[in-house]
Amino acid sequence: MKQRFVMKCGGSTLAALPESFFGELRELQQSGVSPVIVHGGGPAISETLAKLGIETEFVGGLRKTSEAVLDVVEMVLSGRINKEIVRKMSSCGAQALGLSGVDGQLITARLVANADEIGFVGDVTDINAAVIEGVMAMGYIPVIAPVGIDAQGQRYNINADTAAGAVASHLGVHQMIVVTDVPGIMRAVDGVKQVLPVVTVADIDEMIASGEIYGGMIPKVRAAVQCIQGQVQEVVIVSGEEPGVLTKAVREGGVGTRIVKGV
Ligand SMILES: Nc1ncnc2c1ncn2[C@@H]1O[C@H](COP(=O)(O)OP(=O)(O)O)[C@@H](O)[C@H]1O
Ligand SMILES: CC(=O)N[C@@H](CCC(=O)OP(=O)(O)O)C(=O)O
Repeated sequence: MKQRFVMKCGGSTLAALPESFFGELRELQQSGVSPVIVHGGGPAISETLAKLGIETEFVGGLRKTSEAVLDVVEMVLSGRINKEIVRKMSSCGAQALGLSGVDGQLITARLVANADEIGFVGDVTDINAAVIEGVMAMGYIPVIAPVGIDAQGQRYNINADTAAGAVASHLGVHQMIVVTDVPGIMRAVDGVKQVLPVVTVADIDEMIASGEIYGGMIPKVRAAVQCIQGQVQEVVIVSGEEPGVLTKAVREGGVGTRIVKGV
């Protein structure tokens, strides 16, 4: 079987991704490696909400999502950001096809347990892997916006790290690569911040408890822990601005932070 991996591209880094990043995707695709992309867009959503005068707030790393916020989330993620990524990939010669979790019921979801507090935020209940595999079989890289849907047609705002982890689990890929604005999970050693090359599930619990992992890194490591309970062997957190980072993560290793079950 062809080598496949899931890549989550964070909103924090999308605007800063160099052209070479999209060129790497083309090269990987041409060499027979099949990426599946799930993207975020948190900063762009916040910016549009601010322009429209709609208040936004995060509770435990998740955006409080009213009906009005949900409209903006869908517009920004499935519209602007999804098409921006597809366009950049196409102009670098990669074949990409954009979808949201609504298309083909690709991501089905239900309300999170604390919906009373945070509104239309979803937990993933299922992934329609057949749609993703069909898109790949046609020779396209699927580019997925993390908006979910349920049987009644209700939409949900899903954190992009959570959605990517669920896609990785359901496809049974070996590796998930999380592309963000920092070169990995960092920890201060003698007052100097260093990237940790390998982190285990036990380390993660400790680092969250001590406050060394906080904010937007929390949904990433939680999604990582969830998917490496199954077939996914490793989750690698890398910076999108580092030249050659994707090829290194897929082919050589030795880049960013690898999250593994145990050592
Ligand atoms: N231990 C840590 N190492 C590195 N970054 C961390 C750590 N803990 C928290 N962070 C924060 O996580 C951020 C990345 O998450 P986020 O801003 O949500 O990015 P994205 O949009 O890519 O999902 C970093 O910019 C950093 O501020
Ligand atoms: C529920 C929730 O918080 N959804 C996120 C979805 C986008 C996202 O996760 O984007 P990043 O990967 O750039 O953070 C949001 O509304 O911002």
